[in-house]
Amino acid sequence: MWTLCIGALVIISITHWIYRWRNPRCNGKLPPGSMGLPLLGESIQFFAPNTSSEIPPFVKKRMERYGPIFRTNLVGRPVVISADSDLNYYIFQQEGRLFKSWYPDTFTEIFGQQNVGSLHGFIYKYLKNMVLNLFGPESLKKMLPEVEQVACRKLQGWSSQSIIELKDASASMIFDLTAKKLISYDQENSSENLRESFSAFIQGLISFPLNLPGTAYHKCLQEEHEAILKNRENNGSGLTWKEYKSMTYTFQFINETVRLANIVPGIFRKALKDIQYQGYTIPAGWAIMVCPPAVHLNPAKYEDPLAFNPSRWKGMETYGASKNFMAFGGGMRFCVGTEFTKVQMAVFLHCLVTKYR
Ligand code: HEM
Repeated sequence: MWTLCIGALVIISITHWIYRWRNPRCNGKLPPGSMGLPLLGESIQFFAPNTSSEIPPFVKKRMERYGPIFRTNLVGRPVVISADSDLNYYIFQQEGRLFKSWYPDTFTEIFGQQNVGSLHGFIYKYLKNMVLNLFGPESLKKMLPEVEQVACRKLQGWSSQSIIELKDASASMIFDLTAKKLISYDQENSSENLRESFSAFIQGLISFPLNLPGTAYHKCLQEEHEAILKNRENNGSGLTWKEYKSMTYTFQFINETVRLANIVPGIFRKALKDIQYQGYTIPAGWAIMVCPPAVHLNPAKYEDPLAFNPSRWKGMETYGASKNFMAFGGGMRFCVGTEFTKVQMAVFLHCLVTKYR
């Protein structure tokens, strides 16, 4: 009899627990979606590798079924995924009030407990100011000749090779440009492991194949950069900040590359309070994943979104974030490396199109 009672109790508890897993408590209406299997949630589907340069299949399928805001469960955490540009914008604007930057433990394990995305308050401000000092406009102006030197040296090295593995080459160039500044890399004393891990990380991010030569845009770029050389006021050979800032086509090219490359698949936040949005409630404590690729590749926002068409940026060069462009995040946590990234890409293109065919 007792065994029967205990068995029934266990079954009731498990059923209740599964019911609660599928229907989490909420003071309102949760966004639509599925919480997946108990414990696992939908983690397996989410992390399934894919080679598509489209909106990640996990997100695309659910957007079609539930709309741009849906709920799921990843690695045991309830998460709302947003492909809605208005909600994304709201989330960025409400940093520290309704939402706060939060990244899963797996992320913190890779980037360390003290990574800037997981820090708040005084230490966050201190670290952010430190990075801003290193990569703000005044430092970048001084850094310009060094970036040009590295880009030209790398290109020269590659030009003597018959085949270049683009991922290796880019990773090694980014390492040389960034590592010394960012992680005090000292070639003499640091282990090769650091270079290897960094390269592996960068290679994982680079996925978008660009076919520059032969495109209509190649010609525009070439003309823009050759004009810079022709109109050069100073006699020195280095690129100046004024020249860098004058590169209209180059910035369109860079924006389009960053829009399509989508190297940041998700930006994470945690709800600090119950959030009401469009009739849905996001419960306090839930994670929210802003999904930039879902906005950048949305045909309602960008015509023929998979086409590499830099001229779509004509007259609307974005230097910051906008509702439809969030490759570098937005709001208070907007990427402090944005300008540094653009400097690297612009200078690299400058060396490439003025020195090589
Ligand atoms: C193509 C290259 C890059 C992309 C796409 C990118 C993207 C992003 C994004 C989306 C965020 C926002 C994260 C969030 O809101 O949680 C961010 C933040 C950040 N990025 Fe970048 N980034 C790039 C390069 C860099 C570089 C080169 C640096 C270093 C100089 C850098 C430093 C930072 C820092 C320190 C933050 C944190 C800012 C904060 O929390 O206030 N990024 N980045």
